Amino acid sequence: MRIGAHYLAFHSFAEYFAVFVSLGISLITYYTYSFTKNRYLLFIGLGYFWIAILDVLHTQTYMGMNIYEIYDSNTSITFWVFTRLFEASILLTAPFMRYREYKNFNLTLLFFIITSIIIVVAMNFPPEMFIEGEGLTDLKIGLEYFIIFILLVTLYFNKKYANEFSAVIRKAMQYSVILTILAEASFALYTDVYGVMNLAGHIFKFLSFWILLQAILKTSLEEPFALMQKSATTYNVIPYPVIVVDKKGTVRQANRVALEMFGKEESSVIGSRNHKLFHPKSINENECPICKSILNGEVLEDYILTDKDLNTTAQYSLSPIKSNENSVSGMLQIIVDITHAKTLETKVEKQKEVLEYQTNYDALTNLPNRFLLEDRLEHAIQKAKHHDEEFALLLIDLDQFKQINDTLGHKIGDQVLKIFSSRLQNIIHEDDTLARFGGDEFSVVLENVQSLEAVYELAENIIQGAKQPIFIGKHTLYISASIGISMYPKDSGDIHDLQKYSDSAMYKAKEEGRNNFQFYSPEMTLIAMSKVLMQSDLRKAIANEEFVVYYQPQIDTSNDKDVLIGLEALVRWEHPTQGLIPPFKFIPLAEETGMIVELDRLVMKMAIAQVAQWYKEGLNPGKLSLNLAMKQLHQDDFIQAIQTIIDDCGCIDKKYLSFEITESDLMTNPEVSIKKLNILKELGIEISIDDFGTGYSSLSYLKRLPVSKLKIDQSFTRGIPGDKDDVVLVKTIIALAKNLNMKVIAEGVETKEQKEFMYENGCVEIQGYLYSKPIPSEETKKFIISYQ
Ligand SMILES: Nc1nc2c(ncn2[C@@H]2O[C@H](COP(=O)(O)O[C@H]3[C@@H](O)[C@H](n4cnc5c(=O)[nH]c(N)nc54)O[C@@H]3COP(=O)(O)O)[C@@H](O)[C@H]2O)c(=O)[nH]1
Repeated sequence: MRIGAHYLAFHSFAEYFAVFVSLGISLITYYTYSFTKNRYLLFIGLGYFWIAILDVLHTQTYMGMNIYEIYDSNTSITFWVFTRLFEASILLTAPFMRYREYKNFNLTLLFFIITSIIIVVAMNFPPEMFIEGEGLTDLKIGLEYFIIFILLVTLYFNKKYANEFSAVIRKAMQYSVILTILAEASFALYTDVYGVMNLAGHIFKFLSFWILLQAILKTSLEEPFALMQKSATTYNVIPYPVIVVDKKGTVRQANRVALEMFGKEESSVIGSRNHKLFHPKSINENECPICKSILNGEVLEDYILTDKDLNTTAQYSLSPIKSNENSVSGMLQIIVDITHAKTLETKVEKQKEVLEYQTNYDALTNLPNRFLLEDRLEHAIQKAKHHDEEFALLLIDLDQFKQINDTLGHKIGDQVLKIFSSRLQNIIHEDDTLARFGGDEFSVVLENVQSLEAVYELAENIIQGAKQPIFIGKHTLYISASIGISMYPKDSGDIHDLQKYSDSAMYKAKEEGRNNFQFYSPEMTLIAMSKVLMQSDLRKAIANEEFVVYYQPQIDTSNDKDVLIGLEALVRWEHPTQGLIPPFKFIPLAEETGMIVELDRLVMKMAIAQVAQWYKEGLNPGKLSLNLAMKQLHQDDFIQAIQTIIDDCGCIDKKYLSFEITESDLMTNPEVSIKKLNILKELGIEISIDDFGTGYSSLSYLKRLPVSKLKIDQSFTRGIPGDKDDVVLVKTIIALAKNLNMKVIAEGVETKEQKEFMYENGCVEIQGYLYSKPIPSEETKKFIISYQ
């Protein structure tokens, strides 16, 4: 069989078909590499690109098929043989390149060089491959067999590494190589260009290329597309919304659930901005954590986003989609709609709150109940321990409340409890705890108790509050309360004991005839009662001026003869029933209640009047020392009040007045004291520090205070001369006074030894029983006369 006249047409078709297939192989492998990542196919693809070029050159140098003048059968055959040799080499080395990290550029360069060498050799030095009339040369036949040999080796390696390739590639490559061997064998054996062997050779070559193209199309395009289609379906059946965005935040994909969740059409979503579509308007894109994650290509885990407009809450997880190891091409967002779970959580939270409230609060009065009270008591104990404070626990029980319930019904009873509880709320302070114990029992925790009177006052207020008539509809009801009080830490440091004790005190109050309060410890009831009684007595006493002033002389011992230099005014209360009450029993109470201001003004008035009188009589009592309470000094009208007293009692020079202020009082707020005392000093009144050594004076303040005398506290004098510590202390105070340029006076001097010690150490001013106790004015007058 001969193809004769149509050979050129057939040859052109066969060769150009091979060229197109080769180009197809190279283009497909190159452009699908980004997702196939198949370096084996990429290698073959690159090789077939250059094979296509060489095959074009082979065709173009074939006589009768050439476009240019250059044609020569040896050139054309040389192109052919070397192209096939190149092709066989590519097929042989391809299995070894499957994992090799070769550089595309280097490979392209290598193939370019090989191609160029083939071109140079074929065009310029074509070896003799065909002799007109004789046929193929031995060289040509030898090279063809060599190519067959390479292809046989290729078959071996393809088989050896068969497991490394997909079934399609594996089979296609083997078939393709076998067909190429057959093609080469045909081209080695043919003698006549138009003969059947040449025809068969081209058909085998055609088939070998075609099979290779098929395999590449299947693995590089069909399979990935099928996979993509499959994953697209899978992606749509994912029960969570999934949205893919590119790195600029434009939506590229959104699955069915995502579209349903946001109520959007796919056409309106794809290509639009993710932030605009899916995030609340209130969030600025620059501050949106999801958008930041997209922009930075960073993982974002379990970010909760609540959209108030849509009433939805969703949990977002974002992970980068990488096109290769280093560059992020977009982000995959998996969204879990947790709106329902959130609503449930909120409901459970609310129910928990309600339950918690019901556990801790009384439903009728909304007051803390027994449980919460115990908790508050626990806190009160911790706080009191920490700050070294006291607190009181009051248990309040309404008297004969049962009768109201029995006669008027529980509804009225409930209203009475509510009214009483709001009265209690008005009576107690914000910081105190009021609780309903159940039934008609209430409890109050009064924290940081400063004085027993404060507890007394609160209990008394509650008793009075309970007694006020209650108006409910047409009923006017009268109730009363019995209160039991226990004190922390005096009675106990344990909550349950404190509760037990306030309970038993409350029963005692019931036994005592109801409508009263009792402390758990009976003495405390007595102390509290007597203090409160004294408080009201003291108020009356100040109003009735039931006080006398005693005077205690102050002596200067610096000369041979002792000289009277002053008198300290010391008040006594002439109680109508209890007789003369000493100041230590009522001065602290007067200070606590603020009555000291009025009391001291009264003493000042009486003492200044008396001393002025003595001066008028020509006597010289020296300076009058008045005790000045801090509260007095801080009264706005204090200076004016002194002036008025002085003016009222006639003339007494202010230089005859001295104020004694205790060290501890002065150091409480020295800055304010300095200002006020300076005014007194400017008036010519002397200031001395009383009870010096018992407070904690700051030396810097001592220097700044306008004080001219220190009074050594009698507690130090008492230890003189026996107690070494007192000796050191007294000496130090005297030295300090000298260094500060102040006078010094010792009080509480009872013995000659004490007086001598003081004298020897430089303290010449003395006050004490050694000379005189505080004495009434008549006796004082005699004392003054005896010292004139
Ligand atoms: N704010 C006011 N305080 C006043 C007033 N009157 C008195 N007081 C203060 O009351 C405290 C007790 O005073 P009193 O019972 O009068 O005792 C004074 C002296 O009797 C006592 N003293 C003096 N010498 C001796 C002694 O040798 N032995 C001894 N056992 N006691 C002695 O010292 C008290 C004087 O103290 P002081 O004032 O510190 O100089 C007392 O703190 C008074 O200050 C008043 O009108 N207003």
